[in-house]
Amino acid sequence: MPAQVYAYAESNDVANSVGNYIIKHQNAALQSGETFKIALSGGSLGKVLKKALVDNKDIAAEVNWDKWEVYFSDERLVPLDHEDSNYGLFNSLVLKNLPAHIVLPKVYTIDESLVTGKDGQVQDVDIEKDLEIASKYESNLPKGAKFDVILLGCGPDGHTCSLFPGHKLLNERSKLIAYISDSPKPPPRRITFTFPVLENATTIAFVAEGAGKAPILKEIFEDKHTKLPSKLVNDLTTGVQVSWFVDNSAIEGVGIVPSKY
Ligand SMILES: O=C(O)[C@H](O)[C@@H](O)[C@H](O)[C@H](O)COP(=O)(O)O
Repeated sequence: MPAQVYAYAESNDVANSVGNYIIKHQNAALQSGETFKIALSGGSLGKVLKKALVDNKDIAAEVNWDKWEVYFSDERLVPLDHEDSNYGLFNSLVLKNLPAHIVLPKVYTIDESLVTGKDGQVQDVDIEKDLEIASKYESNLPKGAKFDVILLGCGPDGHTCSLFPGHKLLNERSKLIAYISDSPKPPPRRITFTFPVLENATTIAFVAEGAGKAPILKEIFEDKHTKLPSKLVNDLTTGVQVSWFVDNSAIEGVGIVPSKY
């Protein structure tokens, strides 16, 4: 199933469209099950989610936060309130801005005590503990590692989650959550979803904005042979529906025909 691209002139429209997409899949998930299982990424996605799910009051009114189970498609091994934490970003931009009466979602974070130690201080690097963080996160994944929605970013090098071009983790098949200690994008120590989790999702959506993304989107959408991680997601053959929400500048000069969501 080819990836669908939805493009807008304004950043607000990208965010609103992402919000409507999330609500549609939330409602579908809650029709057949009790919870909505969504995975988030870091980077600029935090701001998009704030605009969509907090600032847009029409969309905000439709979010069943108490039924959400939130995971992170990748996470940096830093304390949860650290500026590099993907949870920290979601917490400060979205969760902390929800009205007081809202019942908060169940959010699955890394086990912070393995990063900071019992005294709350950041520990020296300990590979055993890092691997334990990854395996604990894996043990908390939904049954069958099945997500209703996985929201992804696409880095300027074509990485997604913490799956980087040419990295051996692109071939990881035995672990659902992998540990990476040599991330080319700082910070170096992270955990990440692997391809088996992405393949199993019901839907995946990328959000990419700004002219800086155009060269890599050109390669992803025009070069049939590229092995960039984001292109490998587009090419999944497991029935997962892949969408891209972009602004016009991100696809300037890219040979694709976008739609409106
Ligand atoms: O933890 C991470 O590093 C992110 O999850 C990462 O995969 C991000 O999604 C892309 O780098 C795109 O980031 P931008 O949207 O900020 O360009």
